[in-house]
Amino acid sequence: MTSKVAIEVSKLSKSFKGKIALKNVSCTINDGEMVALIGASGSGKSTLLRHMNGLHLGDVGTVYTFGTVLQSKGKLHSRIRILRSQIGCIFQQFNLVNRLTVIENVLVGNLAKLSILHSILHLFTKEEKFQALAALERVGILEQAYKRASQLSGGQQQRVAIARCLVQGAKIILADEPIASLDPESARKVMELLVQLNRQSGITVVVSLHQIQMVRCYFDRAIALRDGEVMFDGATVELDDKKLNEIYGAAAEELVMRGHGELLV
Ligand SMILES: Nc1ncnc2c1ncn2[C@@H]1O[C@H](COP(=O)(O)OP(=O)(O)OP(=O)(O)O)[C@@H](O)[C@H]1O
Repeated sequence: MTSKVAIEVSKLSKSFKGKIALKNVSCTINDGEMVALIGASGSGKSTLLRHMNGLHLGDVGTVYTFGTVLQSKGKLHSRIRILRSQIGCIFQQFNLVNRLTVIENVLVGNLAKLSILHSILHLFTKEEKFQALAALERVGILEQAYKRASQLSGGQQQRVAIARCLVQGAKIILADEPIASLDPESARKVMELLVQLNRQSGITVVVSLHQIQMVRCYFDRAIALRDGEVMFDGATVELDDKKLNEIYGAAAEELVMRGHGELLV
């Protein structure tokens, strides 16, 4: 059986005001894979994730989603909304609408501002509300459904973001440092939830992370960027000290000097 490719990035380059953020990046993520994206601060992880759903446009290169061109040479696919509906995004800052309830945030989804208006006007169908509640149950916070988003802890808010991806019907989840603002216990729960969705529902998951111990614990494969270039793409078991020093360079020493050496073990 040949595995489908969920995301293909081909020879992608991007500069911001003349400063290179991505340089000739190519990588392939198979359908159903769970991949960590690592690298020092400023290495290009967020930029790459944002190209994978067309939030950023490359200067050169192509990004495919399930074999369809999502963007090429700086142009988005004409039906980008349809392609994007397959891709759920989770960010470090929870990106919820604080004044809305948890269930409304799930119903609003990642994409349409229009839906906020629908939500305010309570225009959701019973079926949609049922789906949202089922998603909240799946991520373990059903009892929070009618609280305001602002009343939830960081870990719970990240679960709402994941529930939103589920309701959206995402086949791919792109998570940009989803655990960076969480305490270790909440971080562990969010990572375990992502693993569960990957294993049980076959959702393709790409997560940018700084915590190497988390990468080793939850991922078989990692892609590492350094100064916008792919420095490593392989099994996480191969990420030994030498490789990590190559990937993080001076940043590795800096982390140790600042007393955050645990991030690299
Ligand atoms: N919108 C933007 N405008 C200008 N420069 C940008 C923009 N987005 C990213 N960059 C630059 O592109 C480079 C890569 O940034 P990016 O945020 O992708 O790195 P990162 O690996 O995600 O970093 P971090 O781990 O700190 O989030 C950096 O030099 C950054 O300053």
